[in-house]
Amino acid sequence: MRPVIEQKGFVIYPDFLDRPAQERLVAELRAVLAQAPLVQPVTPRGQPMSVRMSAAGDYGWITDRQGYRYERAHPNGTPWPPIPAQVLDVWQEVAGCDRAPECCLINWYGEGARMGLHQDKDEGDFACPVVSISLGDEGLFRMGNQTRGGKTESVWLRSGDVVVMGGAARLAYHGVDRIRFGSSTLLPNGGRINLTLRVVT
Ligand SMILES: O=C(O)CCC(=O)C(=O)O
Ligand SMILES: [Fe+2]
Repeated sequence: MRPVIEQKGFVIYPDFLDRPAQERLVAELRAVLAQAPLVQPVTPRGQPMSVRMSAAGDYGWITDRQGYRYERAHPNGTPWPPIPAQVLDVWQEVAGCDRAPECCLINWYGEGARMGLHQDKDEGDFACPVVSISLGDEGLFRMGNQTRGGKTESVWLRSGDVVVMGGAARLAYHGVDRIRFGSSTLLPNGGRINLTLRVVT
């Protein structure tokens, strides 16, 4: 059994996916992104996000001037591609939840990209955890509390690491302060991919 780290209710499985599994997953994701290309979202206030996004599954999380929400189709009108089987296997192994994920959000972090502290709270049901898979460059993940403020803890997530945000961590603030661009050789042009799996309805 791999070592498991628990911090502030966030459960971290370092090296959950070995290098060949990471490479297979990147190949699957390329096919997903060919059907559902990455977009640079804007916040409801019109601020462009530094992360580029797409999704797989029954629902994709999107943000634009109309607000944060889940949609059944990509902004270009095509339904989201199915969630790759390998990703569903990770959920099965760590989620401890009898429902299947309905959304696999795909976040792509290029050089300088970050994600501010936020809660994942646009879902209709918080009983299942959010499961996150990191690929490529290292990202400095910050874990906070269920309300804004208070002490936070940070951990560098590396390629192949899986994080489970359940229980008290399900609605805890979290974000990515920065990435170490070029720290991994998984993606030939650098960058970090993070997948988050959620039950939406
Ligand atoms: O990139 C990460 O590790 C976290 C992503 C995240 O929090 C989200 O997509 O809601
Ligand atoms: Fe999040």
